Amino acid sequence: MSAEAPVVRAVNLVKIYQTGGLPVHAVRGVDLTVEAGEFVAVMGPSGSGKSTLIHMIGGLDTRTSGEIWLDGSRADTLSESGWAVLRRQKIGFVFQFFNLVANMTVADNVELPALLGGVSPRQARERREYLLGELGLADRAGASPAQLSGGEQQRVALARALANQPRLLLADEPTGNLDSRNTRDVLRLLGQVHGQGQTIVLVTHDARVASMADRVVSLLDGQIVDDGAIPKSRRRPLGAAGDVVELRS
Ligand SMILES: Nc1ncnc2c1ncn2[C@@H]1O[C@H](COP(=O)(O)OP(=O)(O)OP(=O)(O)O)[C@@H](O)[C@H]1O
Repeated sequence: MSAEAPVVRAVNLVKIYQTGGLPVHAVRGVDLTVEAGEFVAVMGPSGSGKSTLIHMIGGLDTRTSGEIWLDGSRADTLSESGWAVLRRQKIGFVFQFFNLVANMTVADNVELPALLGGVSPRQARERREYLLGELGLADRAGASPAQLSGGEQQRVALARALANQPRLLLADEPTGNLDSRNTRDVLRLLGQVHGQGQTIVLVTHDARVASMADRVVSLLDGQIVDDGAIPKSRRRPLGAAGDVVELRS
């Protein structure tokens, strides 16, 4: 593993689902490289393969063919347990379904990945306090997930994904269920961690969220049809005050 290796390198990645009748070609030969510290937005119409792509990059779905390299090491050939270790060490996920542990408090849900990653209890608590504070959830730390709204659960899931300061954050529509104020909190936090060097790959339908990224990758029918850097002058600051109004327009 070298310091210069990209955080993500997908080579000719293919996913074909075999569900009973006809095969579904969800991802058709994607080549994607994400350098350390980059913030990449993945866009495209519904069914274009965005979720399948990031699930494969995170080892949550198997590839049909192609290669996945994470941080300079081949990952697609790992066993399930190998992927589990890699994820715990290097990857934070935010899904459309939040998968919070129902019988644990919000605080424990957020601290768990950091503790599993070997962080001291004090550091895990400080990180949790920072993340929940930034997301407007400081007063919900003692609640259980069932006592939270969908939007609150979504923000807890983001805090949990960032608890371990993962090398790579993979996020599938992290602002999808949120109102404008909570969207702004999420984007501000993403801006902060991106500023600290966090690598982010984020699926979004919202062009304004995507315009905050360094680069937008557009998928259509399982293929990359556009992959372009956003010039710094056209990039919107993450979580800027104007987003509240504009995200609703
Ligand atoms: N588990 C599965 N079994 C069979 N087909 C699947 C499965 N998951 C996804 N697909 C199909 O693969 C294609 C790509 O789906 P995917 O969820 O990756 O698209 P997406 O771009 O993320 O869509 P959306 O924006 O609606 O979330 C679609 O045709 C979808 O129906």
